[in-house]
Amino acid sequence: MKTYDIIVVGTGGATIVADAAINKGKKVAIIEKGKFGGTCLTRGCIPTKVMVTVADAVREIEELPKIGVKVQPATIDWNLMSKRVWQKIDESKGVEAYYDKFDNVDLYRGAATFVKDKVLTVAMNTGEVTEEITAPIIVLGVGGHTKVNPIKGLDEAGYMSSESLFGNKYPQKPFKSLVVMGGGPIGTEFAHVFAAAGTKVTLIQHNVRLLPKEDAEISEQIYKDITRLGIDVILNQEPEEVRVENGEKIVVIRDRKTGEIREVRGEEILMASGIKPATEELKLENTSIQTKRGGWIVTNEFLETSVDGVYALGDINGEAPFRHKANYEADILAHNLFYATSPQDFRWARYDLVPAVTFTYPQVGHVGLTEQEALEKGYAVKTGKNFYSSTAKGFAMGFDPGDDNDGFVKIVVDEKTNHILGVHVIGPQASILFQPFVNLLNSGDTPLAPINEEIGSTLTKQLRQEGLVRKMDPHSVITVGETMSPHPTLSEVIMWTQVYYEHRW
Ligand SMILES: Cc1cc2nc3c(=O)[nH]c(=O)nc-3n(C[C@H](O)[C@H](O)[C@H](O)COP(=O)(O)OP(=O)(O)OC[C@H]3O[C@@H](n4cnc5c(N)ncnc54)[C@H](O)[C@@H]3O)c2cc1C
Ligand SMILES: NC(=O)c1ccc[n+]([C@@H]2O[C@H](COP(=O)([O-])OP(=O)(O)OC[C@H]3O[C@@H](n4cnc5c(N)ncnc54)[C@H](O)[C@@H]3O)[C@@H](O)[C@H]2O)c1
Repeated sequence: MKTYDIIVVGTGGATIVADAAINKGKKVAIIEKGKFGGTCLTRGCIPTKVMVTVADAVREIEELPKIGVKVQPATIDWNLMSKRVWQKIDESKGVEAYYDKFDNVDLYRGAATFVKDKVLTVAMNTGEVTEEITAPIIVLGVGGHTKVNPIKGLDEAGYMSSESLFGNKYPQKPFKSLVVMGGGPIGTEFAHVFAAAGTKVTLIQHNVRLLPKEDAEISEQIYKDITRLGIDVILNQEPEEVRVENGEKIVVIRDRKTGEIREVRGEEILMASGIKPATEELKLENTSIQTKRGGWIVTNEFLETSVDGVYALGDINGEAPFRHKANYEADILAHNLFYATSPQDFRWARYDLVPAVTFTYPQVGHVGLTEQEALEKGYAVKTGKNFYSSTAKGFAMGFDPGDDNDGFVKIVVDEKTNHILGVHVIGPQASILFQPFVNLLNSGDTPLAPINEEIGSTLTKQLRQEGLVRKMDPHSVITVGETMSPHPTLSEVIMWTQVYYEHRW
């Protein structure tokens, strides 16, 4: 059996831990079955935002006559945009080449499988299976992929997911018509992109709301905004059947309240119906790694799993599935494993202040609790709402009071203490507008708060007993560096202390 100091499975956020280990001269195994760089680079955040930025520009130009700019209709140069999409996806090759050059790194291009708790083999993409490998530290950052529940006729009709859209089904030109199944971030972002490209988009949502993880008032507004773009949104639907007729895909849907049956049609179907854990090949059943509902791996505040020395970060632990959250966790783990001066200097994860942005049109972003969540937690809730139109800049941008598309910020406060519980924004640049609140809420003395307390090494139990407090000094560049900015946003440019932070060791 071959032994490493550390094995890292998956090359998304987990590469931050690999980088730290490489830097410390450790013997590292990196295992990746797909494209190096993970979902965000190769089929997620980055290629979608190259497209969304183009779609945003088209829509922004359409708003300009209202404030006195004469414009010609803007259209998307699909070929140029696609070239830029693939330029980013192809950076994956550079990531692979980068890790290939280290003497202390073995790259395994294949799928990792557990034989038992700390022992893996790799089914190499070339066909052979490796000898067993082990390490005292194993980091699982295997992510997730599109969850498609069975629908009669769907497989026969064929469909796209974000994986195949950024793979062998990448469209050479915009579709004439598209049925998007799912009204979460993926569905609403792609609906915006294709609608701006001239595609007739029908969005079918299972839930009664679009973006149901957002505050209810944000969902209500985004429904108005998205339908204003000419996207046909049908809420609260159960897909019953898919069939092909004269080359068109027909989706039969049933209203979950009234039972009404309707048919919608499109040249193609995009399944954007959520994600599931990418644990198929790992064979967790050969280990005592605990999973929770949906198959996600249970982790604690130190990213430990129920097996000592095995850590899990990013989408796979079922906490907020964002790349900045994966990076945040990986950074914590890299610090604790390789750079902390003592266990008292350890960092731990918290998930109550993860910023979230959906890059549809307009942008939607939040940090903290929705009004409903705050009420359910028993707070005496007070809310405040301010519209873009009520500010001078908002007026200058063309928002008038009462406009159907007027953006707003909604703040959720604990009336007893005046503490901010949540901030929600919908409108232009929402992705960066709430960043001050993310930083504010992350500063101050932060006591260790156990997560999934049943999981914990001896050291973790000891640290929990000691009651660690991390001092998040609001003046410190370290605090800025330890606070998340949503990815990919211009906040990442302005939070420049991150550069200092990354080189702090
Ligand atoms: C279309 C789309 C748009 C998105 N947009 C955004 C956005 O704008 N902002 C944002 O923050 N998030 C966005 N996300 C979510 C974001 O991509 C994920 O949260 C993030 O990539 C998760 O990172 P990760 O490190 O957990 O895993 P991943 O980046 O998914 O990496 C996991 C890697 O593990 C590999 N792997 C899996 N199993 C094995 C195995 N057994 N052996 C070896 N390798 C294995 C996979 O091939 C993959 O490369 C988007 C996602 C999608 C699909
Ligand atoms: N900007 C971002 O940060 C960003 C962008 C894209 C994705 N992501 C992350 O990736 C993950 C996956 O995104 P997502 O939008 O697929 O997931 P999601 O779970 O947030 O939304 C999926 C939606 O599809 C609906 N749905 C489920 N099955 C359906 C069906 N058969 N027909 C119609 N509707 C159906 C659900 O009601 C749900 O609202 C998310 O958790 C998200 O956080 C983030």
